[in-house]
Amino acid sequence: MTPTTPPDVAPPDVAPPGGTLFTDLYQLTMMQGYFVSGLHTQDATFDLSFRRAPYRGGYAVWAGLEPALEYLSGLQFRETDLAYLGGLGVFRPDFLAALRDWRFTARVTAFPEGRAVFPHEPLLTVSGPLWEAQLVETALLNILNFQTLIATKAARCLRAAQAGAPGSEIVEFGARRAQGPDGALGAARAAVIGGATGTSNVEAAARYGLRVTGTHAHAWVESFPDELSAFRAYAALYPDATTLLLDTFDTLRSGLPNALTVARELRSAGHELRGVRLDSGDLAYLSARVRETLDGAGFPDVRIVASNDLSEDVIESVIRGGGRVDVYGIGTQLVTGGGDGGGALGGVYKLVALGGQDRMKLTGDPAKTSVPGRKRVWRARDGTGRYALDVVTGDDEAAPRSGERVSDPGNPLRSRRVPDGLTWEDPRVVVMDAGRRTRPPEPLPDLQARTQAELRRLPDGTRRLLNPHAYHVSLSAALQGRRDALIAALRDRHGL
Ligand SMILES: Nc1ncnc2c1ncn2[C@@H]1O[C@H](COP(=O)(O)OP(=O)(O)OP(=O)(O)O)[C@@H](O)[C@H]1O
Ligand SMILES: O=P(O)(O)OC[C@H]1O[C@H](OP(=O)(O)OP(=O)(O)O)[C@H](O)[C@@H]1O
Ligand SMILES: O=C(O)c1cccnc1
Repeated sequence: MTPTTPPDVAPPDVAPPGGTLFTDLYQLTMMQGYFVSGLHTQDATFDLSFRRAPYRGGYAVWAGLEPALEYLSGLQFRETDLAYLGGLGVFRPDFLAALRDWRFTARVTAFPEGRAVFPHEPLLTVSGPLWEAQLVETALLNILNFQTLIATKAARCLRAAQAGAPGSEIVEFGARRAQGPDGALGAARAAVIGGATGTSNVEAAARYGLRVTGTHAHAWVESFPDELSAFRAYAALYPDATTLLLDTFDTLRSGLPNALTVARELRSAGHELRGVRLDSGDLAYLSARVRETLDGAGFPDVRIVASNDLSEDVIESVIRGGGRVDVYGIGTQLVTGGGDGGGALGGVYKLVALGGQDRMKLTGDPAKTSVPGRKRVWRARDGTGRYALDVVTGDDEAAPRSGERVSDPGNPLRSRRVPDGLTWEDPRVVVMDAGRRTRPPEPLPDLQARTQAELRRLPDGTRRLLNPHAYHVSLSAALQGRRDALIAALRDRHGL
């Protein structure tokens, strides 16, 4: 085989990920087409939504808005970007010249980060010149799909953990297993929004102001002549912050007795062992035995950390099996959004209005038929403060009235009446106007607190991990009417 040599050209000076080139080629070829045909400045509206909650769950935790706004702010084509695009031989000089002055000037309306969101509702809406709103599809979906997937996973793991003991915590340990450095950073941020109380990823913690946390690895123990000297050396260095990993040789026969020796030595020197970590075997059985032994020896405050391929399902099983874990360190499954119904969130970004007229995509699959028009979301709480249903309406409609008929967006044949006694809010806010942010970034602890408050407002059945009750998102009668009319008109026009 002839070895291929790389072409003798310097790699293009592309902007760091997240600039105008972080898009699919077809966005740019369409932009050029809009420009050539004079459509580019038409007022367009695109809605971002998903059709199924991740992990076969009943809800998602909306995350990634702040990085999405950071991406949109100041977005522009640099000279090097234009030179690269020019070199592709696809783009006309007048289009490239127009890109030089291109700026993102649209309006963005969205749910605040940390709110509970559901299938079929517009989570984020971009309204502005068609070519602007088109370009940003790829990056917006990339950021919001991923962070929402991970924040939801964290919320599910925390729910499983706290079903055992309300004070239990989850922490994010996944940098080594994430989809690249960028995936690790975004996942750490999203995990904290979803409920993780810390991350082992130092760069993520420094960037986002997260609590950084950790124990030690097997390598530490293996680097000493024996386990007890390794434990003693760590405790001597970090007398008030030591968590000892018990399973390098044998959790119950070696790790635990050695940790107890060190705990006693620390106490006699005026310190307390902070914790122990279990990283293999049956975590239910081992954590119960370790708790019993620590309590019996007078160390009820030493915390038990568990790790090893954890997920919400394993956590549930550990608790069902009588486990006594205080902190769950979760890696792979959390940062990759792993598990049944995970892997990726299938959020989509659809054109719903152009030049003041409704637009939609027709398809044979009713679940994939988009909902046209500029919209509003109305969210109702019942008398107990729990969320009862969301209704998507036209953007000029008032809150639904009790008794009004609303329909299922995935199946218009199914409809229901709005119950009595609900209070309504319009949860979305304008987060960007004329391409400028309307408010400062929200601190991550606030987003984490918002998520927990949101989850408390979900009906119990919706929050359930397995086979949850589907939360009702409906379309108002007026919006359904507009959709039906447009479907009829499109069928007529296309002879369908
Ligand atoms: N009580 C439990 N219920 C359900 N799953 C558990 C429980 N305890 C541990 N697990 C899971 O079972 C698996 C343990 O696997 P296994 O015993 O093969 O590995 P291990 O003993 O940890 O060895 P190693 O990680 O070193 O390969 C892990 O995925 C862990 O999360
Ligand atoms: O949720 P997880 O993906 O398991 O991430 C956390 C794991 O990462 C570390 O060990 P590592 O997996 O690198 O090695 P080990 O399996 O030999 O402990 C740690 O000891 C945990 O077990
Ligand atoms: O600090 C830890 O215990 C840790 C960090 C990353 C991965 N596994 C464990």
